[in-house]
Amino acid sequence: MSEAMLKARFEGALGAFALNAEFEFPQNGVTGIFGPSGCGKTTLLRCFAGLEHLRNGAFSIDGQTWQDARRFRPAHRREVGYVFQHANLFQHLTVRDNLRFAIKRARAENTGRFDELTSLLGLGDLLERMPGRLSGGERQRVGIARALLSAPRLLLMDEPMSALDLQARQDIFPYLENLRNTLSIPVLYVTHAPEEVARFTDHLVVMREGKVIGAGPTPDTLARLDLPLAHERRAGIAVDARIADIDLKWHLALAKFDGGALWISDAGKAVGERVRLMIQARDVSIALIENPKVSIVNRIPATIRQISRSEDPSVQVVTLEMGSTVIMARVTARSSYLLDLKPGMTVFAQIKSVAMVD
Ligand SMILES: Nc1ncnc2c1ncn2[C@@H]1O[C@H](COP(=O)(O)OP(=O)(O)OP(=O)(O)O)[C@@H](O)[C@H]1O
Repeated sequence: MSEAMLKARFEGALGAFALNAEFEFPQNGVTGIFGPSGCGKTTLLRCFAGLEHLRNGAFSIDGQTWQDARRFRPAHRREVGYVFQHANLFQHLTVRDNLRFAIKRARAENTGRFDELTSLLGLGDLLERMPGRLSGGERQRVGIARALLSAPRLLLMDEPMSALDLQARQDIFPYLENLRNTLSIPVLYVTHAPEEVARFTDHLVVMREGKVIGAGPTPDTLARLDLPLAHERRAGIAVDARIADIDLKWHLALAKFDGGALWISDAGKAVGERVRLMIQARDVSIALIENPKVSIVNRIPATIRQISRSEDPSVQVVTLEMGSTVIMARVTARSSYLLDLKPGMTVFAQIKSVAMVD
């Protein structure tokens, strides 16, 4: 990820709702906008798109000022790609013609990207289809390609997966991950699904009641116990690793990350290949000693960083440092008391399950 950061500020009232959002996000990479329903995520995207005009706002991109104290560039003059929950494709046009239409409206000659984007999003076999004959996931992929073919400077995605069923979401993820590794424009991705945050975003902005309550690189922000995400039942952290060894006999692969290594199911990745792993807090338990007499293969030395009560009084969330990597564990408050867990203690993280997500 590039270090270049963009700055945004949007403050003001829309009827009874007050937005107070100021944050930075990377010029390259996917920034998640996370928060409960009604906290202002869509309103924030609309401010970027120029569809809302709050008096007190500032945003510039690629040397163009879209808003400041004096200027406000109208929506039709902002090169923004917008992906919604439902892709509203032209029903009377084939997929190919829907995409051609977007190219015509592009700021730059963009035909060269047609083949690249249709292949990245797996649309090759769908080009002659009418939208009515696409599945929900296919329609969303077309919607994403259409947004990108307009050659935007900024891509806004407003819960693009929320209308899809679980299977369609699983199916579309690899395409999104492909895109993330290829795109060179900033993406703002609204979601309230913690696993989408962990899997897909590099940077994260957390909102509550119109305010930004935390922002930063995703792994750091997910592990902040003062923010609500770490306390979700499905809380988890993505860890970037590399395959270091394969155990053919037991069909396992060793994935090394900064601070340790994990045995995962051998999914055919070669030694040296990069993988992204997802470790959910509820799959991690804590032991004071290394215990070889358990079925859990992954037992990694770690230092307790922080311990926090959860909304559920029987549960505590513990952050564990392994080198520069931080993961979380959900343990019962009783175990935490009986083991006398304290920040700074060296323990063993017992990781029951690791999913390879990329
Ligand atoms: N133009 C407007 N005038 C008055 N109130 C508005 C306007 N636009 C949005 N709101 C209000 O602002 C609040 C935030 O809405 P917004 O759609 O941004 O939330 P959200 O976080 O995207 O929610 P969800 O996750 O349910 O989509 C809501 O209470 C909404 O009614």
